[in-house]
Amino acid sequence: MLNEKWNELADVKDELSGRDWFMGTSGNLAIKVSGEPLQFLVTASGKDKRKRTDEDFLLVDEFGRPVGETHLKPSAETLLHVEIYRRTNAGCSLHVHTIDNNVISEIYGDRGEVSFQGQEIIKAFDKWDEDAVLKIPIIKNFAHIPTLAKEFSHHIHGDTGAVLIRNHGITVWGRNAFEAKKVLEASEFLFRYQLRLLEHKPFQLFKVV
Ligand SMILES: CSC[C@@H](O)[C@@H](O)C(=O)COP(=O)(O)O
Ligand SMILES: [Zn+2]
Repeated sequence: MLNEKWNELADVKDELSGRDWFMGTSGNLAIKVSGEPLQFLVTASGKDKRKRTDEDFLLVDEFGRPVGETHLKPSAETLLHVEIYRRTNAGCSLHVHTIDNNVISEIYGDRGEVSFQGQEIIKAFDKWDEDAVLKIPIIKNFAHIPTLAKEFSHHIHGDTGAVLIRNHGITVWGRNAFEAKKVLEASEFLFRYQLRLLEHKPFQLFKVV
């Protein structure tokens, strides 16, 4: 089981790395291994996530503490992943810093959210109605991680979701690695689309969905 989950997360890491979503050692990934007691694999802190090694992940418990002896340090943002697994049935959570998600978080940060409507790809978030609206919350980037995790936890509703952290990055989760990746890719698609649109139609910025 552990091996299987390790390889699944390593494959996701390779894919996201192929998109160049781990600039400057940024980003962290997690996959649930067991629910009772809660244990999940999380990326080791500060590594170059483009490399595939035997020390990429470590197992942590419901408090984000390493399970067993290890010299590896869990991701600095492990507590955000803890909040997701404690509150939902998510099986995988992903955090990446991209230029697009940072710029979107800054443009819409004062509104506390960015909304999308009339976009086919919001179906990736299980929004199927023609006039459905997807709202992605944007939270302040508290340097104190327990404070950031607490603020983040207020926006965890359901087994699939996405939250932007202002001028920092995005954290997404899903029932499994496939879903989490789908939500992440769809979010980045929407961010790129919105930035392109603003280049051509700057007045769109003032349109409130
Ligand atoms: C140099 S990236 C900034 C980091 O502090 C953090 O935001 C990040 O995403 C990676 O931290 P990590 O501890 O490697 O999981
Ligand atoms: Zn980060």
